[in-house]
Amino acid sequence: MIHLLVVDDEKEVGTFLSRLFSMKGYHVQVVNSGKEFHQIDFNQQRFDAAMIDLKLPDCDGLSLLQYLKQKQPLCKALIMTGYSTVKTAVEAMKLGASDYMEKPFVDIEVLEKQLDNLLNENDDLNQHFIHNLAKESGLIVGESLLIKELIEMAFKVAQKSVNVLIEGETGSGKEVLSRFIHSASPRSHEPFIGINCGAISESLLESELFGHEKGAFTGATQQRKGFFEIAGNGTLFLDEIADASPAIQVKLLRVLETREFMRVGSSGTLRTNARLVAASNENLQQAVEKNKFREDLFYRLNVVTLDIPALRNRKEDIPLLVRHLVERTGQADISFSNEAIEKLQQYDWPGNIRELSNVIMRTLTLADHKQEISANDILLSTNQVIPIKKDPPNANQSTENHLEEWRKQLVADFNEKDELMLEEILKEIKQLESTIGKELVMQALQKTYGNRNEAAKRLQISMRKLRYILNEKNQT
Ligand SMILES: Nc1ncnc2c1ncn2[C@@H]1O[C@H](COP(=O)(O)OP(=O)(O)OP(=O)(O)O)[C@@H](O)[C@H]1O
Repeated sequence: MIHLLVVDDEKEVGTFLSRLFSMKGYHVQVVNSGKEFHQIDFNQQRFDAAMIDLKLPDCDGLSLLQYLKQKQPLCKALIMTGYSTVKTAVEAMKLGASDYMEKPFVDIEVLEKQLDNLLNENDDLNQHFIHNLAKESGLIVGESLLIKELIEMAFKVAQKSVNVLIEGETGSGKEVLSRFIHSASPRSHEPFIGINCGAISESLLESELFGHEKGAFTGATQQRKGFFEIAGNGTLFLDEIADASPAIQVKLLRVLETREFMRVGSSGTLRTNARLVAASNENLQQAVEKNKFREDLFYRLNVVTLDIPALRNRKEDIPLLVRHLVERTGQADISFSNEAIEKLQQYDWPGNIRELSNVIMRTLTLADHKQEISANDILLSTNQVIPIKKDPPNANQSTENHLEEWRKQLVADFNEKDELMLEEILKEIKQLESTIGKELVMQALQKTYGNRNEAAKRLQISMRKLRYILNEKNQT
């Protein structure tokens, strides 16, 4: 028989839950205060599940939860909370609660199902399911306890409609985690839309987020839907939220408070049901203290905060990540020697998994189909040239800069020198061809995660030509 403990100071709630679950054949014990809770002899009485209200007159539900989990770790705890205490309920999940439910109970069937699911859940099976789902979203869970707990927490909050704030250093996996939250949520069949708030101007960001009417500004030749509209019932991922301007922050706050927004140039309001996941490299709490970020918006966004650990704090995950990153390039038959892995584990990874991914790609590219990568093949010392930030815009920019510098030099030579040294200019042109060629190949490899076939296809050149360009690189 299932033994259920209900802790709630509202007598009617206790009576209702007692009736509901007794009818299902459970043995239900109800207590109405912390004092009554502590009168239970937990050494004698075993509970399979407990439903605990967070707010009790004589104590805090969290402390009861901690006590119960310490005495009976296998007992599944379900937190009961009002809307205003959802954030604390999420904290409770970090302390061992399996789930939470909001009061007043709207749908009794959902409530019954939630408890049934908890009682029937097999922890091993569940973990297996979560890890597989994560892998499908491109997220390797790894061995470290820190990350395992984080992913399980992310999975649980994915089921709710609360806003999530993801914090972590650059390249630590904030975007992949947000995609996982979307895939694990009941919204997984709806769109996932991501936008980087730091990458575009304020006016463009406003129009991207909220859309615009025809004629709203110069160049607005057509009406356009914004991301809040396109996301519909799906997930909107706001990356680098700390970089959103004060004006955009006000507009976001309004949407979060009212769920309403207006297209630029329109006075009609539209409603959104999208779930917001925001991410930041910067500690948002500190940004609030520096008056760089609105406090009210911060509280709206961080109902749940997920902190992704830096790669240097989870080095035990490097072997699994390396395997995943190698497979991602389509070269699963290549392995890394133990010494090579050790070398990777000794490094501090300021650019986190993105930097690791770049190093792996670079190593595989230069090792040219070697079956086993040795420590010597890994070029960490050149990491200054490995772009840590998202590369495509930077890479394009670097090609443009190159061309521009070269053009300036050539014009200066034409104007300053009396005699034109054609031989030298032709040599420089050859040099430029090779530099730009290499840069474009490296960009294509970056975009295709090092997959040479795919890169050659995108550049519309043969594999032989691609190898030729890369081999030239080896010689320089
Ligand atoms: N747990 C993981 N498993 C596998 N790959 C990962 C994991 N975390 C991150 N990556 C890979 O690392 C790279 C960077 O990840 P992502 O873009 O999610 O980082 P980010 O924290 O959002 O970066 P930024 O701060 O620059 O926005 C991507 O190629 C991603 O696929």
